[in-house]
Amino acid sequence: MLSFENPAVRISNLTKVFGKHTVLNNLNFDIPKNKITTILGFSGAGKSTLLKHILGLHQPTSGVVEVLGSNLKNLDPMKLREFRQNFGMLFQYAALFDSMSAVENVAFPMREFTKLGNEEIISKSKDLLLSVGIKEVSFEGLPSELSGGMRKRVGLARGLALNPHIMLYDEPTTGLDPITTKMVNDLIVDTAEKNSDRGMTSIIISHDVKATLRISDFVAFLDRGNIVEYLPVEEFKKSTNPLVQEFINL
Ligand SMILES: Nc1ncnc2c1ncn2[C@@H]1O[C@H](COP(=O)(O)OP(=O)(O)OP(=O)(O)O)[C@@H](O)[C@H]1O
Repeated sequence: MLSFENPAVRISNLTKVFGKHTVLNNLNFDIPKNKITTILGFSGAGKSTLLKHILGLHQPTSGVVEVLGSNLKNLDPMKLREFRQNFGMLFQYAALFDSMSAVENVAFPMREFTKLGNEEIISKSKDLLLSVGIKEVSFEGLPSELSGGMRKRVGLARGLALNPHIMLYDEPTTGLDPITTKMVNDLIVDTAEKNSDRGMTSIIISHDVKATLRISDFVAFLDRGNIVEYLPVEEFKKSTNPLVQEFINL
């Protein structure tokens, strides 16, 4: 199994049991800084449960989750809420606030979590929108007036608003048409490159094998709570693990 010095995330002997169901089974898993790592797996493999542990939204049944060197178990709820500002997130449905314009959606985390003045917040929000390819003409548009691809761009700009150390993408392209899917995947790579000088880490949860193999640096395959393969992408492509082979060739 791959291990890294000073990783963004270190998971040690993580087990999660719901009732009688072991959803994560003694996982050991390092996610390196400043790289794109994708966790692939069939539906129900435990990907979302793993992501929730990384965010400190679930407590392990046993084992340790360390993020940026902090053991999440040692953070009280207040500290954990603060700590989550290290994360930016882009979900499947972008989860924008319907009644807020694009620019206000991006401004929201800065209003909530920083002491910046309004002018600076608006100016930063506009810069972020431009950086993800939203043109000025759409700044005041409501989410309902934007295309699916544009909503993703706005969601990403909002995810980046607090300069996260870790950007999490939870099935970012599920349900999108092929052209928008490609656009979002290109945007993930572009965002990783633009934020590379400050060491931003990208973690993606995905079903999309083709995109994963194109955009990731490292790929982990999660099967029924076990990481059965974890390799740099070029080696992952050549994996002889039968489950990985099955998934790649679906
Ligand atoms: N809060 C919970 N209580 C009980 N069981 C849960 C809970 N959360 C998840 N599970 C179970 O854990 C298993 C893994 O679920 P999880 O959502 O992590 O899988 P996944 O790999 O993200 O799947 P998908 O790709 O379909 O989202 C499933 O069998 C699910 O029913």
